[in-house]
Amino acid sequence: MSGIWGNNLEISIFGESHGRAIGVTLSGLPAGVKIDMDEVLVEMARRAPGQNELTTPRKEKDEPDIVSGVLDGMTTGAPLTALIWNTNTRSVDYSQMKKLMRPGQADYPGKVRYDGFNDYRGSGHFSGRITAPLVFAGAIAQQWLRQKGIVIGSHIQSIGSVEDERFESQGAVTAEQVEQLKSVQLPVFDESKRDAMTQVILDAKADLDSVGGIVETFVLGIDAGYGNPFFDSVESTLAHLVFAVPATKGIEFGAGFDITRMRGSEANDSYYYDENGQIKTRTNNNGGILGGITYGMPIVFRTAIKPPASIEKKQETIDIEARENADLEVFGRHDPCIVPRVLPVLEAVTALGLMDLILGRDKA
Ligand SMILES: Cc1cc2nc3c(=O)[nH]c(=O)nc-3n(C[C@H](O)[C@H](O)[C@H](O)COP(=O)(O)O)c2cc1C
Ligand SMILES: C=C(O[C@@H]1CC(C(=O)O)=C[C@@H](OP(=O)(O)O)[C@H]1O)C(=O)O
Repeated sequence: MSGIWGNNLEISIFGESHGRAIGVTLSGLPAGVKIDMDEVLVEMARRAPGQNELTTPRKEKDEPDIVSGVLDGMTTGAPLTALIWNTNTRSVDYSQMKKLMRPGQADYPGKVRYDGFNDYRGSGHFSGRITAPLVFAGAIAQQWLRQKGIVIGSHIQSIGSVEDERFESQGAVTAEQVEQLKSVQLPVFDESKRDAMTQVILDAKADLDSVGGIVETFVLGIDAGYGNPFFDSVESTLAHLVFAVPATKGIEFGAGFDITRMRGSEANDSYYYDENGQIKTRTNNNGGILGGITYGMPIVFRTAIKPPASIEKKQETIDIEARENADLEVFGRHDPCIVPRVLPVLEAVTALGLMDLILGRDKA
């Protein structure tokens, strides 16, 4: 498995959902970064399981235990390692998963890839739980970025067919609005959509089913000139990390696939000087990135998140031990929708990707 990523900031994640602990080691963090643990814990709580009826009932505190790299609240410059203990595993839920392959889950390909030795309990290293260490690491990266005036936010673009307004239609979104969005479980620009989104999740759950959606992530305050083309363009870097997040099925930047229906005259983002002499563009169809490099407008992208695979509704599958067809109902503690818990994960990987690019700017 490849649990290591990064050119300038190296992130190494480890652990399994039902093992003793999961965690992360960050190497290449500059020394002297002040860590606000209260803020870290807020980010962890946004992602944590066991929040309410919209999430898996598995309850975990998700308090990172920092075992190296921090002294008196400041990074020392040595590798920073944090452990997150698994305290509420129920592996019996997975006893049939050794032979009954869940459709839509990693069971079958994981078994083939790791010659049957993969830890299938709680989906092992494939579990969405492995995003907890990413959120910890991303919270530190976000604190570093904020000192440079860079703020990352997100909202739910859609759940099922219920749509929020787009970032693009909001005018200037402020850092205060981002804080407000981070403070609620279903952050939307059009508050009237929250109840309908909640209902879509509850209806799917009542039907023993699950539902997906789209998250829109944006980066405010990023200057022009970041990104290391050819292969470490901003889009390649963010897409690489976003696709590492379990359940991601697509990503589009700016106007995304809709740009194909525009003519050049509409798609091009016209430049102008604002009243402070800053270079801006009238539209942001390119999502803040041209040639793989930022141009000083917000980075904007949307991520498609699939419905979780583990549902109680009866499905067809195979019994790989008996080598025969079988039916499957997945009982256990699962998210009826991943979207509400994935927002902080997408913000975290965005922060890690940008920090890596910014640290590497002068080297590349
Ligand atoms: C925060 C989070 C929570 C998740 N919760 C569940 C869950 O409860 N049940 C489930 O079947 N999949 C869940 N997933 C998705 C699976 O982990 C994922 O679908 C699986 O590992 C296969 O990966 P893939 O969908 O990217 O191909 C979750 C993912 C994330 C990021
Ligand atoms: C524990 C978390 O979410 C888990 C993600 C997950 C999956 O298949 O991805 C399946 C469930 O695992 P379990 O059956 O062990 O309860 C979720 O609860 C977490 O995100 O921290």
